[in-house]
Amino acid sequence: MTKLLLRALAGETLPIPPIWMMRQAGRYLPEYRATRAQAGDFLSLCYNPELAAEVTLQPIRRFDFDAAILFADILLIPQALGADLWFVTGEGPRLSTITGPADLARLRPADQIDARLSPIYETLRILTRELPAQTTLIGFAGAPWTVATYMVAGRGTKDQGPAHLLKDQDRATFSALIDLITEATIHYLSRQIEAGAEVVKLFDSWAGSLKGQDFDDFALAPARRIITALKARHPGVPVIAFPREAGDRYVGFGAAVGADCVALDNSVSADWAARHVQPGGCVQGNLDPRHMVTGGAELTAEAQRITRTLRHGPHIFNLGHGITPDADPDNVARMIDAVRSA
Ligand SMILES: Cc1c2[nH]c(c1CCC(=O)O)Cc1[nH]c(c(CCC(=O)O)c1C)Cc1[nH]c(c(CCC(=O)O)c1C)Cc1[nH]c(c(C)c1CCC(=O)O)C2
Repeated sequence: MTKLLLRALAGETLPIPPIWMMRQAGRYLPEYRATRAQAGDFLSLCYNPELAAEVTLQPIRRFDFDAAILFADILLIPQALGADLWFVTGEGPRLSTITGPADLARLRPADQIDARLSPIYETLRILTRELPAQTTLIGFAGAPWTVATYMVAGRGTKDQGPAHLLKDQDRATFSALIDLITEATIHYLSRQIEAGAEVVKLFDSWAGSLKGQDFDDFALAPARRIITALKARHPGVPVIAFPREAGDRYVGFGAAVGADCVALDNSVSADWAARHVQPGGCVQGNLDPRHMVTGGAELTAEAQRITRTLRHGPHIFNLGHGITPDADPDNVARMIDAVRSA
């Protein structure tokens, strides 16, 4: 009996879609907040295999999702490459910046990241033992463009301005940075698969700010390179690609990069995706995460509308982006009931 999530990823149309949620282990759960306090801070939690496995399991125990996603962060790769990384409470991540070739030269080679990342592989090994038999284990990394936007700016930005500037003014340095992250990501995801990840997901949260040729060069090409390398080393391990806010570039994206599933944000409509994206393969998404805060009849109606619209092809139910800290856990249970009874 193959796991439900793996069946959808293999292209099967199922009567009830498998369900999981981006950021399902997070601050909206009191048990997460307690474990995070025990760890001290967010990064200490990421690098503590026992506690990271514990928070990964919390939403599985509470909601019986079809998949568990490794608890870690996309910014651990920059740190493993030698960037400084810290989190400012209430503001988000801060990193040392990459402004030119000298900063790039100070980073470590892509194959030397394991010194820092080995606890992440240990978290996966613990999870392979502790997850219920029907739950699929998902590993992940940030896509090179999204990771580069944080490495260049040293923080999250609204318009990814600093990364665009480096890309446009010093293409050689910017491309070398993208290549380094691409190589590190291939290595990192390969190790995650060896440690027990059954599926991997590439988060390109800022893909939507790349237009035209830049989208081809910095969203599409690196994803294709990563997925091609992973498929050569680990045939049969499915990959989910998330080019968030790619708009009409969602069309054909899965085939172009070799992904088994494309994750939809909530700015595209399920109806449009059913007609233009799902014919190319499995889709995941796309409930607006604000429904996890507001709940009510609107949540039920939206979850059921998405489920019904995408039920004629392979579909994994998910949010269009991460659940937010102000979400009500009861709304998660309501969402699951709505999807399973749609
Ligand atoms: C851009 C990005 C990051 N991290 C991630 C992305 C891409 C997806 C997206 O667009 O959301 C991805 C991510 N971050 C986290 C995961 C774990 C798996 C999951 O539950 O989905 C994953 C897959 C945990 C996390 N990563 C972070 C938290 C909150 C940390 C805390 O406990 O304070 C969690 C649960 C911190 C983080 N990490 C990052 C930011 C901007 C922040 C701060 C935001 C905030 O403070 O709300 C970088």
